[in-house]
Amino acid sequence: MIEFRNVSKSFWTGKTRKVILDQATFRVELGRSLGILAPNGTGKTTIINMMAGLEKPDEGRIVRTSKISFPLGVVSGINKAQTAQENCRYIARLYGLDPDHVEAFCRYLCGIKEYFDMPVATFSQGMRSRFMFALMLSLEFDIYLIDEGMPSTMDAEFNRKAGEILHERLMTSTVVIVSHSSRILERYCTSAAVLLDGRLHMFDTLAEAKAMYNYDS
Ligand SMILES: Nc1ncnc2c1ncn2[C@@H]1O[C@H](COP(=O)(O)OP(=O)(O)OP(=O)(O)O)[C@@H](O)[C@H]1O
Repeated sequence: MIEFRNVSKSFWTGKTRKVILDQATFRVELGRSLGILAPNGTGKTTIINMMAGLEKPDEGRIVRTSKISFPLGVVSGINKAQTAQENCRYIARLYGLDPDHVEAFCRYLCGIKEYFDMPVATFSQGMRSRFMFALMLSLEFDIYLIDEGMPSTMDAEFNRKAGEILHERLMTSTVVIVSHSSRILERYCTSAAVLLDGRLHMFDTLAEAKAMYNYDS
């Protein structure tokens, strides 16, 4: 479970205060995947980072009682001078998992061939995001945090394999996806919210959230 209790967050831009959340209180329950719809630039990444513990609220508390992933797309914790193989074995050990299993899983899923044994610094943007997504899926969290859906890659084979595994994970885990578009949420989320002007409006169904989002944005 992730719970936001009266959480406020804003940034000072030098001219104005950009409000991301204003006294927000909500919960992500295990077994209820949540999709948050928000226009671009309104705070999707900031909210996901707060859920992951990478960013602190200005006020309020965030309570986590489950194993929560790092956000998809975040490369922190990865040593770019080391290979994908070295990185995933190191991270497997940090999480108390079998390094052989994690390595085999990532190698199969990300499909970057010989680059898997080369330093991460030599990867293209797409390779890096595929590697991070594969690594995230190999670690088996209770709640997966996904910023803007699947990695933007032209590699249909990767999307098919990763999508199948992600779908399978949803049987036993929970996902939080933030996106400006409802398409990805339709596939994975059982509840939805809309972020507008620092307020998070929670709904039981995606249809209700879409109705508000399409009306206001
Ligand atoms: N450290 C910071 N200092 C000042 N402003 C910031 C900071 N971090 C984020 N912002 C601003 O806060 C707003 C929300 O940023 P955030 O990246 O969370 O939005 P987003 O919805 O994920 O954006 P996008 O859709 O463009 O990826 C943006 O206007 C951004 O410029």
